[in-house]
Amino acid sequence: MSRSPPLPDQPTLELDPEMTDRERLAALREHFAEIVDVNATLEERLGDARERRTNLREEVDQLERENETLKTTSLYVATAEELTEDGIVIKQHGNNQEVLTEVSPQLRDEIESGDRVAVNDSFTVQTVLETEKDARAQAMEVDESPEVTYDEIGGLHEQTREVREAVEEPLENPEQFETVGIEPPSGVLLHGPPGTGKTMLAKAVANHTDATFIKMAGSELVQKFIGEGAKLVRDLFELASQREPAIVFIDEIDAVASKRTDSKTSGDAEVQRTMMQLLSEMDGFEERGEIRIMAATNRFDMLDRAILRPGRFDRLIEVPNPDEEARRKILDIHTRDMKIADDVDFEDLADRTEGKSGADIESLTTEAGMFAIRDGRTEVRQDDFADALDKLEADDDESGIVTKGSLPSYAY
Ligand SMILES: Nc1ncnc2c1ncn2[C@@H]1O[C@H](COP(=O)(O)OP(=O)(O)OP(=O)(O)O)[C@@H](O)[C@H]1O
Repeated sequence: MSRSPPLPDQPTLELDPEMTDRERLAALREHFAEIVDVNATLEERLGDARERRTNLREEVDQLERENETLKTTSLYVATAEELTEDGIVIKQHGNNQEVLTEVSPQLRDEIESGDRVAVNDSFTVQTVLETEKDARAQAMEVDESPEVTYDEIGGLHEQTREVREAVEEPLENPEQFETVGIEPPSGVLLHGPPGTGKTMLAKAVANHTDATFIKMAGSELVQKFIGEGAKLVRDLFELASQREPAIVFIDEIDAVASKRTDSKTSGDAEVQRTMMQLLSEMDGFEERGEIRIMAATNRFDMLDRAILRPGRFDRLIEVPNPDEEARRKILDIHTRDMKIADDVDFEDLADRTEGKSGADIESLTTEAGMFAIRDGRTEVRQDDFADALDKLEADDDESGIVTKGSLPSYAY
């Protein structure tokens, strides 16, 4: 910054007592002119200083904004591989790039090799993350032998047949596909309204084939750190290959595989990366042996069609709300262990629960039991079911749930 020139000297006035009046007047006029000059120079300088202050203020504002942006920019997740005298060797999740990087002395004391860390664009370690086991445990549910059996599923006969054919057969009789010379379906996508038995179907097939059931919720895959979702997908498939035969079940797959939106936020980019990882795991699937992949969604209309291509989720099975006969069966299944009074008319209840899901019917039976308990009884009567039905309807109205044919066919 250039230095400002020195301020002009203050004009001085010297009046000689010998001066005539005319000379005095001339000297005063000259002095006045000098003062006006100095004043003009000072005002000009003040104007410059004010302008400089405004510019500096703008510069400060701009720097503050940049600082804020830097603070909120997404960080990348990496594993600290080795602590050396020159810094820390980290391996970035997502691209597996190894980098020797810096870390502040305070953070360095906290890091042990193997820890997960978050790094910025220049790979400087910003923070140490919680242990990976927690993130994995939170996101994945592993069940060595789920207890659900096919006969606990009401209705869904055609869907059960299709799932068995697409998932069970390739696990149990892979040679029959080889003999015929066809590839079994890569992935099975169950789509339909919430609570219709999609998860049950996947669990039942895992039970029947003695496969480990590994469930991951799509919403858990959408992590806040860059590279984390993709890493969880890799972990999911790695875990499955350690536990084969295994059924990988990705619930709410729409969370990671929605149609591309126009917004370009870093969150969207991260979801895209996670989906790409999922697609690449599925594309390299032939070598995987005894792992079958299933997914579920209640937003089929939102799915990115890329995940439905051959070799990916290429078997689509719709799981709708139960029809009357299925509702009757679901009522039977969920009242098996209850003491039911003679006056209970299941035909009537099946008729009155049109538009309800299997999960709704399960709640209905539990609620009816609660009404009986409140009344000091152990036997459940028709009135209890009627009260439970009223309560469910009221709850639905409160939560704004729309039932029975009032939604467009693609949205559940
Ligand atoms: N067809 C059915 N037969 C028997 N019970 C059912 C049926 N459908 C749902 N249920 C009951 O509802 C519960 C929830 O079902 P499930 O989790 O399989 O639904 P979902 O379709 O996977 O739901 P979401 O889309 O919300 O994940 C089940 O544990 C079961 O008790």
